[in-house]
Amino acid sequence: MDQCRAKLESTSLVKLYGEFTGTSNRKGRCAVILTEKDLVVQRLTSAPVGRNKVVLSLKDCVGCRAYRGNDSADKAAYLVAYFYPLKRRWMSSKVSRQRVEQGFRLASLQDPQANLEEAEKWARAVRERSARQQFPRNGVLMSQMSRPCQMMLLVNPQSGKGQALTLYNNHIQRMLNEAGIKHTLVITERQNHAREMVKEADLSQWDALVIMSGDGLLYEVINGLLERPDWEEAIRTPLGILPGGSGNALAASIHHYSGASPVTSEELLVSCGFLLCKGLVSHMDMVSVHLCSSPRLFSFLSLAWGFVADVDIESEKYRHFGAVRFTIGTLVRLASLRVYKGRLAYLPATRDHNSEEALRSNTMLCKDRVPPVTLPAVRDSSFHNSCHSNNSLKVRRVESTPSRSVTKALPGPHDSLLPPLDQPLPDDWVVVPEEDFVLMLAMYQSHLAEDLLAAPEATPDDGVIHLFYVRAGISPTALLRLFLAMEKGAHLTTNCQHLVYTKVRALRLEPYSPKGIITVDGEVVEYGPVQAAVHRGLSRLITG
Ligand SMILES: Nc1ncnc2c1ncn2[C@@H]1O[C@H](COP(=O)(O)OP(=O)(O)OP(=O)(O)O)[C@@H](O)[C@H]1O
Repeated sequence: MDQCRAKLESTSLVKLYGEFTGTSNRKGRCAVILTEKDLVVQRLTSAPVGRNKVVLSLKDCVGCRAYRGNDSADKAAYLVAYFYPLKRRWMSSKVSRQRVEQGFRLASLQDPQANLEEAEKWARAVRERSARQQFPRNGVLMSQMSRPCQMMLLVNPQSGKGQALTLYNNHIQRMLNEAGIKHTLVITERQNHAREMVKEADLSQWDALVIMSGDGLLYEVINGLLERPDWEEAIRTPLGILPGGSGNALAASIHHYSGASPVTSEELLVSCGFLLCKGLVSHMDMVSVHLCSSPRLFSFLSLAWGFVADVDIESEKYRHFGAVRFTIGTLVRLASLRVYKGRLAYLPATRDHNSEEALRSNTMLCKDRVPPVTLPAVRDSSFHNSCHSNNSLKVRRVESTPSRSVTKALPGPHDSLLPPLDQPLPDDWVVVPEEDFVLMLAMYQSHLAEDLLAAPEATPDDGVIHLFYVRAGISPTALLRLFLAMEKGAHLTTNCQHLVYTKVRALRLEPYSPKGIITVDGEVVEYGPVQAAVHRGLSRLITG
């Protein structure tokens, strides 16, 4: 055993060393070492070392605590650490986060208080080191929520298959307790309940607002925040999302940004719960949406018209099937594929625009209550990346007056890119030559649903709208092939001549037919002319 200790301590990486017993088996002793990055547990037996050694990465640790047992005659103190490492599922090549609890009994001293102090020293050291394990995203540093923190957790009990509260009880409550995160549970009672609540709330009480539902509840919360007179401060409150709906697009996007391989359902929930506990905060783009007669809206996910919007809304009736509702809806709509007529125009994203926006966002950060975040460098060499090779030759430009402001008097940020909806577009906009479409989809996060990686290049704060449209003439089989490829984000490499993809900063759509469906973040909005513009990094998102 001394040999083992000497071997373990020989490395300068060791921060703490102790010999404890397990919590259930008091005879089984183990050597425990804490390094800057790992907790190493070595069972002290005569068996070969490899088989008795567990190395747990502190990156996977959400919390650690020390406590005294219930038995007052017991002089020992206890130490327990909670990990959610990525593990391969049994008989599967897929990996997902799975809970591992490591508990130890410390009883080397006669004085119970001294044992507790020793256990607390360990718990603090584990927590501090696990908090130091940052996850850089594409070389970007994110800020971390300070502890202790207080979250408002809004749960929509009707979301998805109506299981959100059960999922909260089975997973999230325990995870947040393990991470030492205090939260107040708010169960939403009706539509717009969350919107009204955040509009009136004293936000100084909350370090984060977390939504456990589909994307619709977050849409309400964001719009509630941006309707406040203090919207500029309010929208900087970090927002979190836990998947409780059937689409869960933002939750799937957050999981994707963390670099982990795709998961769905409860595995996605555990992953998002883990990322929430780690509490890394990055910026998230917001898109302002102007409709004919409704007030301006804010969107964090998507704007859809045509096939995608129809499937989203028509598949509501299959809600009890969960995420499969979109597959059923897609097949039903494919059987009666429609053409949607309208005029689409956009302001292309350019490298210059992006750099300008990055500068503006960085300046804005100086006022933040979270520490500064470095925005990503512009990575793309070309922002106009059409899948249809002739597209750039066919675009025509509109002759018009220069851009005029549209929203100075409204709460929320000023829309400098958009003229009033009934006014002509500025001449740096591009009008799409086609007027017959099967779908138009504007995305600002990577996922359209748990299993649809619609915009593989998207990041939460890239400052661009990823615009897709499919021209009329595509066969139902080819469209189905596109959606199947989208499950892996491979639709852009299918060489489909009807699909066009381009990065834009603003867009305008004028549907010609008198009736139809337009969705914003999966919610139906007023049908008719619509225009939208991106506001880079306006909000804060707890991500990974
Ligand atoms: N208790 C409630 N009863 C009915 N509706 C509610 C309740 N709480 C919230 N809502 C409303 O339900 C709507 C749908 O919520 P959300 O999109 O979050 O879940 P979902 O529709 O189940 O998700 P998905 O679109 O992924 O299926 C929101 O507009 C929200 O305002």
